[in-house]
Amino acid sequence: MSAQREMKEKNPWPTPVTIIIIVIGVIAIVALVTVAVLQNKPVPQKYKYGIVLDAGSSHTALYIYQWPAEKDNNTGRVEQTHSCKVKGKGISSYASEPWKAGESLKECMGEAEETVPKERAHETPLYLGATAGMRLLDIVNSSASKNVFQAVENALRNSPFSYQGARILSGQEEGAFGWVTVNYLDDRLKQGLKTTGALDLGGASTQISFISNDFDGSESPINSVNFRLYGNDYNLYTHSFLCYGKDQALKMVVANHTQSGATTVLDPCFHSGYNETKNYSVLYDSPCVSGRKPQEVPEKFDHIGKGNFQECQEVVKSVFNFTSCKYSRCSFNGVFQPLLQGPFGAFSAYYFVMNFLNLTDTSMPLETVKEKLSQYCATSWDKIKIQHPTVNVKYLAEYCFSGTYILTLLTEGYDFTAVTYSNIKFIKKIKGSDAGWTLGYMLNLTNMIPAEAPDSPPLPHAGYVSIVTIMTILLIGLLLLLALRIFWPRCSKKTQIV
Ligand SMILES: Nc1nc2c(ncn2[C@@H]2O[C@H](COP(=O)(O)OP(=O)(O)OP(=O)(O)O)[C@@H](O)[C@H]2O)c(=O)[nH]1
Ligand SMILES: [Ca+2]
Repeated sequence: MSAQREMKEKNPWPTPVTIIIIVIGVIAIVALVTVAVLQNKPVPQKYKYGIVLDAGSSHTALYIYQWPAEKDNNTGRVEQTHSCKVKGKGISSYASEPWKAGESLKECMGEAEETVPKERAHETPLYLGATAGMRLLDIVNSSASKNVFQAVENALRNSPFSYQGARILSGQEEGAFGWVTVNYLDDRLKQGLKTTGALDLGGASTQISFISNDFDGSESPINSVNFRLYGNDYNLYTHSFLCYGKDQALKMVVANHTQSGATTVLDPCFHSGYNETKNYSVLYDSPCVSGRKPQEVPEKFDHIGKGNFQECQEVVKSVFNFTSCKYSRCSFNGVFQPLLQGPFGAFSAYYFVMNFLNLTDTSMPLETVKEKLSQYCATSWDKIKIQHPTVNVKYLAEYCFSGTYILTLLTEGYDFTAVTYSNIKFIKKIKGSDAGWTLGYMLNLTNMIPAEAPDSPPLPHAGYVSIVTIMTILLIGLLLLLALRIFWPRCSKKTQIV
């Protein structure tokens, strides 16, 4: 017993060295876990911003996009944070009083100043892109178009943002950037997935864009756009039909009715009971129809509805020309179109109209869609107005025509069949951002989609920190065991000897 007591006095356990090792080990573990936790704690997000004004034929809209400040090149997703519809008509309607085009933007620009943090404003790019309305104005009166741009530029230069210019997009750009937007928001580009085609129906033009195995660009180079995005090559087919937006198409259809210069026009695409007096000069005021203006016309005509879907379909068909095609296949008006392929997203007026008509469900057989539209067109104007008291009367009067135009454009124009119709999805937004060309346009101009896939570390950050922590704990454990093996045998040996 006395020998044992003597040993304890000589070799108190744990020894100071062991204590030091344990303390250092514990400190190391606590430090590591703290670092891992702090490193992965979400830090308050800082954003960068970009603004695009979509100066469409019917109206202008402002979109504000944001993305995480430290990730602007590849991994961070760009999303829409605010949008503002400019009051009044599109900028092309201010041809005779251009200054008003600049004025019209002020309210939405004010909203942009409230949305983008002040310290970010000077580095926030601001773009304006004009589409078919300005294309048409440029055709008939290029100096008026310049004056409108001048007025718009003056208004935008005075904003606190980094103004990058205002220009007319080509139809090809409009189609291609709409396609980029849809596929970017769906994460199809980064992941190299099969893409979705894009169908955009505006007021003055309409675009179709898709990838088809049948298309390499050689048959019709003007319809071909090549991209290299995230390491994948895309050969996109795209076409924009000027005058085939729904407002200009309606003008063309009514113009076909009024070739005789009659004072009364019976229109199957408007509800029975609809009766409005309209000006011939307003009807024929665009280059889409001006060439067809009859020689002698009275000042006005009575536009009277008849409400007949079948007849409406026939008159709508009359604005498509299927007679000549110099390619292996065409959509209409002699324009090349490869075989339709894959799913499609249809936005802008495709969505507004089909959503109003409750016809966005494309799993519904095409025949049923037509029957429902036929019933809608046959409903009297009085009843329609009572059923939809809050809807803008101009939009309301045109839904029968617009629905018929959409179905005719898709099936007769682009050749969607009863089977392939279900490949179309009518969409407004994708993950909170509006479908349209603006996001694709900004991503392109800010080089936000890299041509090559970004090099990413093999492990995500959290995984890396966890593995380093676990390995260090294991190493410290091993060290402790080693220390015990060094000191413990000596103690036990001494105990046994004594
Ligand atoms: N029913 C309905 N129609 C709308 C709405 N907003 C726009 N439209 C109409 O839908 C059509 C297309 O609208 P947009 O896509 O904004 O067309 P846009 O961009 O002005 O015209 P483009 O320059 O040809 O692209 C036009 O006839 C508009 O008058 C809406 O909220 N409801
Ligand atoms: Ca548009």
